[in-house]
Amino acid sequence: MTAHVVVRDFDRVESSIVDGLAGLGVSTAHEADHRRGALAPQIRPIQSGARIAGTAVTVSCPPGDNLMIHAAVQTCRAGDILVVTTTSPSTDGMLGELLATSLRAHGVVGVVLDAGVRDVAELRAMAFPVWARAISPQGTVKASPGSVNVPVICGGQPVSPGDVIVADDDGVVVVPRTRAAAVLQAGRARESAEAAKRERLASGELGVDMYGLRPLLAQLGVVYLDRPPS
Ligand SMILES: O=C([O-])CC(=O)C(=O)O
Ligand SMILES: [Mg+2]
Repeated sequence: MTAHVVVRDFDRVESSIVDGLAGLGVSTAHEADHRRGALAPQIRPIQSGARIAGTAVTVSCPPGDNLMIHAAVQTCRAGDILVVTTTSPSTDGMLGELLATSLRAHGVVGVVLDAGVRDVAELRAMAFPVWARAISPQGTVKASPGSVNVPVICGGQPVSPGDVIVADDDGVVVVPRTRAAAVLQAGRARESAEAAKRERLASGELGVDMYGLRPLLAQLGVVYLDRPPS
């Protein structure tokens, strides 16, 4: 295997499924995939209120070097999300408003970095959503090779090109390409079940009754007292 590659193309999930996953949001997609795929919670949005899903274009860079992000742009298509990792931990500002401008021109709808981002005021003003481990003005060079569209680990999760990334205020989840349709179906079922529960909770019903938890509490030895013990 060649050490450094740029893979130009790969299989993508149908856009109606990607859009459906965006509609579910991160926490529901995560639950619907049996609580898998959540990236480390230290990878935070720089904005508030963005909820997107898209196809992962993966980038593996040496720390402090964003050469391969530039190399990745030509592989991006409408609806993609760039997923950037470094080969050892780094919080350097790998991407800012210039790269975001270029990515947007190639259809990219957002970026997830297991690294740093900068120019956050400009990125917010241009409504280009980014999730990153750090905000840092620290600049990077364009000097060393890496790879584009190979499997990477981002925020502790394996991400392959073509997987679906869902990102919102809760964080980021990766849904493997081959499970995307099943996760959407399970997520929609979960949403209907939650709608019914929400109505019952809003009317004052207790979770301990709705979920049938009283026997469990008793079995675990939890005792209700009318007053604090003296
Ligand atoms: O240029 C860079 O290396 C990163 C940056 O600030 C930008 O993309 O605007
Ligand atoms: Mg800049």
